Amino acid sequence: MEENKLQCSSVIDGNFEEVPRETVIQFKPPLYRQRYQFVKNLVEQHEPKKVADLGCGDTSLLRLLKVNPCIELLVGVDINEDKLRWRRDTLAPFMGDFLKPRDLNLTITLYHGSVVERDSRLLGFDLITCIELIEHLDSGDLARFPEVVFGYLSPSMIVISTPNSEFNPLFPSVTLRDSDHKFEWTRMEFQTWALSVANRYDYSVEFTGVGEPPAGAENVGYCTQIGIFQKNGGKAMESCVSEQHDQHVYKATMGLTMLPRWVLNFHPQAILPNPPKMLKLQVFTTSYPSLQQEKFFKLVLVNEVSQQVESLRVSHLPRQKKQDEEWGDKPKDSKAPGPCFGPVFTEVEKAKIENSPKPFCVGDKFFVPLQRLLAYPKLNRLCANEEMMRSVIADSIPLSSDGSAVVADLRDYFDEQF
Ligand SMILES: C[S@@+](CC[C@H](N)C(=O)[O-])C[C@H]1O[C@@H](n2cnc3c(N)ncnc32)[C@H](O)[C@@H]1O
Ligand SMILES: [Mg+2]
Repeated sequence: MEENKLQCSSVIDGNFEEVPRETVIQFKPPLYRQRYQFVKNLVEQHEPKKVADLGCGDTSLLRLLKVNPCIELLVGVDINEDKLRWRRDTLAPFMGDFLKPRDLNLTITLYHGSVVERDSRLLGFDLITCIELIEHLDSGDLARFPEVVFGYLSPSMIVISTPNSEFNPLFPSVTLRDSDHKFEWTRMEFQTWALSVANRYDYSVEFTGVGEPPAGAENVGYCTQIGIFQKNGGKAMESCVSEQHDQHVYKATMGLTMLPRWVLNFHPQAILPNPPKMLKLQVFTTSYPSLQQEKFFKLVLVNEVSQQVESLRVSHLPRQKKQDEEWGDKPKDSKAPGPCFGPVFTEVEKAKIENSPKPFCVGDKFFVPLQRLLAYPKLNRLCANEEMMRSVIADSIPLSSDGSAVVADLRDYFDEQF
């Protein structure tokens, strides 16, 4: 954080608040990013599977969180449909997500509605975030908020951030930081409210914040105050969640979710046998490709096996070995990675590969035992055992008659060309 002398109005926390004064406090990174990063760190620490961001605005925080591998369901709720619509398409998977699918499924859904209305689709979450939301609620909605979020939705963890009004005198002309704010609380006010809510709904709460005050003004506390609420006794029992009656009040964010054009045009038929051209959905929702989905798992496994077999085959070519020796290189061991681009193995991994059945040639055919392939860490991570590997690749990659090895031609067309 640093103080700058500026002659014009400036931005305090990313909400373009006017500060018509010479001295302006600028946060680096900007305060809104510090808030998002705070949530991201919390997600990395606690690894929640289901996360909802209430008052998600233009979905910036969701965009940051979606790369987190632990999250399987990400939901955004806002009362402002235009904000939800604005950048929602950038939440959809892009080419890289198809080329390198996630380990776990991820669905992202946006709901249009008020956070103070009960909606059963938000039950059973691990984390609910309310970043710079509560100060936008009028007194009636603020009174309903704890009963809905803590009492009804009752997630394992809730994060609430709100301006700390004690910081405001550092921006002397600022009374409220945003014209839509219904209030801004001192630390005492926020903590009194938070402790009373936590006690009522059996949560514990810790207080922290982001946006350090400048030197000499430490007593005002963080610019943004944050409460982290954790449910006593941990996660809600699944049975409790399923006993709740369905109650859907959030409206659809009308529109169409499309798969990117390149998927429709270029994806192999084997992967998307009947590529959907357009999906009409009641709410905006998008699903990411993952290794939990059979077609993507198969794509990745077949690709990895093919690459490994090819690398081993090239290492076996007598001409290649001879050339390497002539050029003074050590003869290539079939297990060894390429000098520049291959993976780097630990000693344990090297030993595992070395001790596995070796590739061999019969005539002009090159055989790589599946057990050998399974010794490579990448393939081992994908496949539990030989049987599984065989069943997934059998209709895509030639196998030996007993199914225990991949078979390839020792020489291919390109070997003769170059
Ligand atoms: C200051 S913005 C914060 C946006 C986002 N959380 C962020 O940190 O960038 C407050 C958001 O709360 C939304 N909001 C206000 N009242 C709401 C309500 N009752 N239900 C849902 N969203 C609400 C507003 O539309 C707005 O997008
Ligand atoms: Mg605000």
